Amino acid sequence: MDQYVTKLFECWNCSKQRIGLVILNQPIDEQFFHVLWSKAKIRACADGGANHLYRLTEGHRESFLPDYINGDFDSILPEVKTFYTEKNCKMMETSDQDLTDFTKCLAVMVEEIKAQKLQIDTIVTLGGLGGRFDQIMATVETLFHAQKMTDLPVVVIQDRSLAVLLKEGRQHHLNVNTGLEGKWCSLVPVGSPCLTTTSGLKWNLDNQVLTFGQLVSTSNTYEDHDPKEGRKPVRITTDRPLLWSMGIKPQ
Ligand SMILES: Cc1ncc(C[n+]2csc(CCOP(=O)(O)OP(=O)(O)O)c2C)c(N)n1
Ligand SMILES: O=c1ccn([C@@H]2O[C@H](COP(=O)(O)O)[C@@H](O)[C@H]2O)c(=O)[nH]1
Repeated sequence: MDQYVTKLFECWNCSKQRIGLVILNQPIDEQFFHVLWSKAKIRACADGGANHLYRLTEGHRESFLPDYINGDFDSILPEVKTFYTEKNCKMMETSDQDLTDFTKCLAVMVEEIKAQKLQIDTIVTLGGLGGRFDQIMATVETLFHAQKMTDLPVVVIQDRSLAVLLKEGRQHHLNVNTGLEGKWCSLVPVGSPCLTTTSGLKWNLDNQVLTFGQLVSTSNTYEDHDPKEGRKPVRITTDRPLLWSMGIKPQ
């Protein structure tokens, strides 16, 4: 049974959780950033992601140095590149034009985690769900690559949205009672039709096929609950990778 979204949230306020942090080329939410940075054992920027880190940490940049920056370096600003190079952050030019900088950044991170024998619970990505529509679609595609690269959960966060690709053939058990959940949630069958069963949602599925043009579960929400007892967990089974996304809010 997979419980990864909730592991990230359940341990939000404890220091025990260890993450790998990837920063993409999108505005960074400051509150999420600080919590995630402090939990990170390895930190990376994909190309223009470094511009956002540089801007956000103005005045105390030296306390927020990434372990490496990778990409084709067509977006990182010259002064940003110079700054992080002088601070000895590893600069890895990955010029392959068949994979996105995010996919390449993740591949490097998985290798580094192995090489350094880091104990990591979750890889968390900031960005990837905003800006260019083709990049948002590419983010989802990267999550498919990620499932081949590593068994670690890869969670994408931007603004007030979180996305994660649920693995096929498993029962997923999401504790949605942590206080970080927003109102909405969704199940989108991105790669292929998904035979899906759920509980704990307002609109549940009972061995039904989610597929574009027939049925896709957007604008869903959680089952009504007694406020004293809290929300019941959401349970999901799917026969193919299924994109879970949900609204989130910092505590
Ligand atoms: C069939 C096909 N379509 C499109 C491309 C082009 N392409 C795919 S991924 C990629 C790299 C994108 O890099 P990234 O820095 O993530 O995005 P950018 O901001 O440069 O668009 C490119 C150029 C390709 N290689 N193959
Ligand atoms: O609109 C966008 C642009 C980019 N991203 C993500 O950031 C990385 C790096 O982008 P660069 O433009 O190469 O600096 C890219 O691979 C995307 O994953 C995005 O999410 N939205």
